[in-house]
Amino acid sequence: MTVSPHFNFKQGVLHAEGVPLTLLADEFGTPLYVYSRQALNDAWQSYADAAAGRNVLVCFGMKANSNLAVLNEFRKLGAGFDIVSGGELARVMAVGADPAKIVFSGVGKQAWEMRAALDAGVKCFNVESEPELERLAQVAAEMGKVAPVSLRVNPDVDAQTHPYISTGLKENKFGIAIQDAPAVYARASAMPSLKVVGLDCHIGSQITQVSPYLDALDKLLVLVRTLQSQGIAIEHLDLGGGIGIRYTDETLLSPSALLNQVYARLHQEQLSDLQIVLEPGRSLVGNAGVLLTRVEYLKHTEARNFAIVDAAMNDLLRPTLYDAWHDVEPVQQPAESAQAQTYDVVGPICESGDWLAKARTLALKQGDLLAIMSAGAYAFTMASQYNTRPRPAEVMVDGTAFHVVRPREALADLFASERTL
Ligand SMILES: Cc1ncc(COP(=O)(O)O)c(C=O)c1O
Ligand SMILES: N[C@@H](CCCC[NH3+])C(=O)O
Repeated sequence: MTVSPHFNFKQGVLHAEGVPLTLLADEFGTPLYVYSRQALNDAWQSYADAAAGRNVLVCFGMKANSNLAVLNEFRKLGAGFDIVSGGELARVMAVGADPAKIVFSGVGKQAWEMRAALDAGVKCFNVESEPELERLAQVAAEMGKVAPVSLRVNPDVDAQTHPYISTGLKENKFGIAIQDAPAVYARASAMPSLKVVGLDCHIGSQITQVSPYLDALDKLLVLVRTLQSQGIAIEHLDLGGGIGIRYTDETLLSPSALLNQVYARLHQEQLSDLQIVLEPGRSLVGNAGVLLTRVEYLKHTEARNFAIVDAAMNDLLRPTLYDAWHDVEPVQQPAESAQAQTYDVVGPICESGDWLAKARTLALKQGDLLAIMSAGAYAFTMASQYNTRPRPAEVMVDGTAFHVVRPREALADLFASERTL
């Protein structure tokens, strides 16, 4: 058993659905991202089941994985999208997303991004500050349009997750302090080029308990009542993303557990006719992907054993950035007689922070293939070309078939647009 039900051992070889990962490594080389189409569908289904019979719009937080094949899969399943840039807007529009299901988040929206989103006709802008509200009002007025607006409030709740991915505390840069929101809503509703449509928050990522969501919801519901008393009606309540996945042995919060509790509160408050918007990213894609890498060298020093692999922090930044844990599975199970040792799995980049896993017990030899698990979210999307390393290819497995959904970057492409003086 691995952390992902769609990546399993068959006759001692790790498979993505029906395809041996050894085959994909031979065919496309390493490092290589491999996604399971079924995993995307199953993750979506858990949200669809939770939403059934309720007025819920699920907008995929596409920063987690923005490959067009992934976006198109979710579009066909009925997803909306949570975007944070003009670039993400261009990507989702390229797969034919319905703009009426797109919410635009982010603390630093530029005027050109606002114009593009107004042209597209997005469902709403999640506005995160008063200066942003003023800019949006001006841009919309210049275009002769009315911009649909939600304020992203910062409810000051502890999401009980890694500090770098917690976003709903008052010291975070995100959102408008909840106590300031009534005044900002009053301003927004007085601006003729804006239309207040919703209320938004997003408290953090990799959340495994329901209580932080409910703490935030309680504060939002008080605010909804205050707004009603100001004569400001909202159509939807956006609770953001944040549901965690299993990287190792986490107990998980399911979309249905979350929505059941949310609706219990909404019913109590007689607010269950509000549309609920969710912005899940990681929980839709995180365990739908692995990063395949090959052991280049085994290096034994006085202090450590290193497995130097061909993937690096430029391909998967999460360990370096957050000290994140990703399981490491040998793609071919070693012989029982093989001697296991404790290894740090590191990349070839000239940074001590270039590591993928630390102190793992593995029986390794040069040339072995490893799968870095749970690499479907914030993995390829955070990859760079540091050290002039081409970003890996991405392959989507579908049963026993597989498709390259992004080829490996060619070396020449990495500097093709640069000019010497
Ligand atoms: C505004 C917003 N919405 C949605 C998401 C998606 O979050 P997650 O991947 O934790 O579901 C994020 C990232 O944390 C975000 O910043
Ligand atoms: N990139 C982060 C999560 C941040 C989410 C973006 N708001 C991660 O890999 O866990």
